[in-house]
Amino acid sequence: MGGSKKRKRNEQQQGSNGIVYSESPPDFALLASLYPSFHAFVQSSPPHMRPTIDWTDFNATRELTRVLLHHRHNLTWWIPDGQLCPTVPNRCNYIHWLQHLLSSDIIPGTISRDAKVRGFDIGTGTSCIYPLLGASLHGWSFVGSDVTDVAIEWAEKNVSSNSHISHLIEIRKVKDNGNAPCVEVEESVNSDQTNSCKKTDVEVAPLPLDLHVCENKNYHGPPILVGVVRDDEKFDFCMCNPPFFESLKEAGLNPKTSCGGTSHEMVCPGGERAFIIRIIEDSTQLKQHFRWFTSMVGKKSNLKYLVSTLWGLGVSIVKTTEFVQGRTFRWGLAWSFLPPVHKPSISLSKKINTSFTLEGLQRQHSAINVLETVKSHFSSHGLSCSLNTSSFTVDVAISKDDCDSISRNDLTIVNNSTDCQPKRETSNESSLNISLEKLCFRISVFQQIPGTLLVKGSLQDKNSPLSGAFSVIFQQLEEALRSKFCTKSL
Ligand SMILES: C[S@@+](CC[C@H](N)C(=O)[O-])C[C@H]1O[C@@H](n2cnc3c(N)ncnc32)[C@H](O)[C@@H]1O
Repeated sequence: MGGSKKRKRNEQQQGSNGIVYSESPPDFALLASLYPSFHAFVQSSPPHMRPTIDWTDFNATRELTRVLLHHRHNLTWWIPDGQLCPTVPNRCNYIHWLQHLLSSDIIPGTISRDAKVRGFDIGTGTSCIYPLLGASLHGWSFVGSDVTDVAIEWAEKNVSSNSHISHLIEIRKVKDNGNAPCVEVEESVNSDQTNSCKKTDVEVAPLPLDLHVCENKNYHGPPILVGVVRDDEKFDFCMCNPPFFESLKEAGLNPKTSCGGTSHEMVCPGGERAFIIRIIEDSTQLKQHFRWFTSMVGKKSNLKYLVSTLWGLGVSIVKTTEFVQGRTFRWGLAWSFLPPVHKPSISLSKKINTSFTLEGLQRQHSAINVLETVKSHFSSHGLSCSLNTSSFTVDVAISKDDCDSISRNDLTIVNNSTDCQPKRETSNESSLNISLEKLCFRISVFQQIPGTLLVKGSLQDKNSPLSGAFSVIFQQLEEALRSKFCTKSL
């Protein structure tokens, strides 16, 4: 990874308490010396190796979360056996990214009149981890929703155990409207309730019939935002760690860690894609209630699909990021319907030049072959392009309509911090006399060493209102060239 990209990620993952978990992983030896209850789970390690725990032992991972929350965040916390146990660094990364989004002022400022940040955590779980971290790190207030009794009960307990922030967090029970998910579920109810935090129940009307088709790929569970958010409520953001899996079988596939999790927490018909699509559908009805809609995404293929869906819905901006913690990769997806505030610093994150290499090419595949394929790739989509064999370039010009259809295409992919700003800016007429109605870029091919070609894309006008589509188009080209030239021979 490039230094600047790593720096940027670290900036995004740094909290106001200065903790960057990716650079400063938890010190198990120190924690063991401070917390005898944790000591029992720490495994001795050979000299020069860091002590560790048995990641497949639920009790060990829960105790690690408990002591980390206490030691680094001054939080008192617990969850019952078998519930999803959050890893603190991973959850902090999401909070830090939100902080970065909110402070960037890409879209107009804080919604609440008293300038305090207010968030909505969809599916807060028994752990209530995001509201606890957001309130303790940044003083944000939250509504945390969930559907299960056990989540509501323990989220409330975790809030009331932290009296210094309990006034900032409301736990809201979403009542199922009779459309229970078509998955096997375990019920886990605990009758011992402690209610010193704010609690509200929301009765919701049944959803429109067309959203309830009990088909495997459609979400047909309880309401998520529409019917749960009240008419007079406004939030700076919503966040969500959705049920990732489509089935119990899929959920049981990772034997290397034991973070627990019941079927209610982990499984949703259609998986995370269906769940987030419902959030997206809800967001179109709640445009004015949230500055940012966000969700965690567990599969990169879903991220591509979701971004392309958002493009088709007329959002004003989409942002993505990558959360990396240890060997776990997750993605953050954020969108808004509010018009972006134009700031020159925002456009710096747009890529003007981007490239990839094609390696291990057979002799017969020269730079000219690749260039011709570039030309035919664009021509086959009916796009206007010209090949120059002396400069080894292909110049491409794409109309706004073609950009729109490419953006809606299922093949969409985005880079970190891709900004998609369809908003027109009238004062940015380019000195190159490039039409605002066209996206113009150049593809160049260079031979690096025999068998390796560099393919570079250069956007001609970074201020073009269509420039957000460039990374999508370039990624599609990369996929096409790789599949033609880089297929391994058997
Ligand atoms: C993967 S867990 C996330 C828990 C916690 N936020 C975390 O990050 O560890 C998903 C949670 O969403 C809840 N959930 C499922 N459907 C929901 C809905 N329609 N509204 C609110 N919560 C829901 C589940 O009960 C579960 O607690």
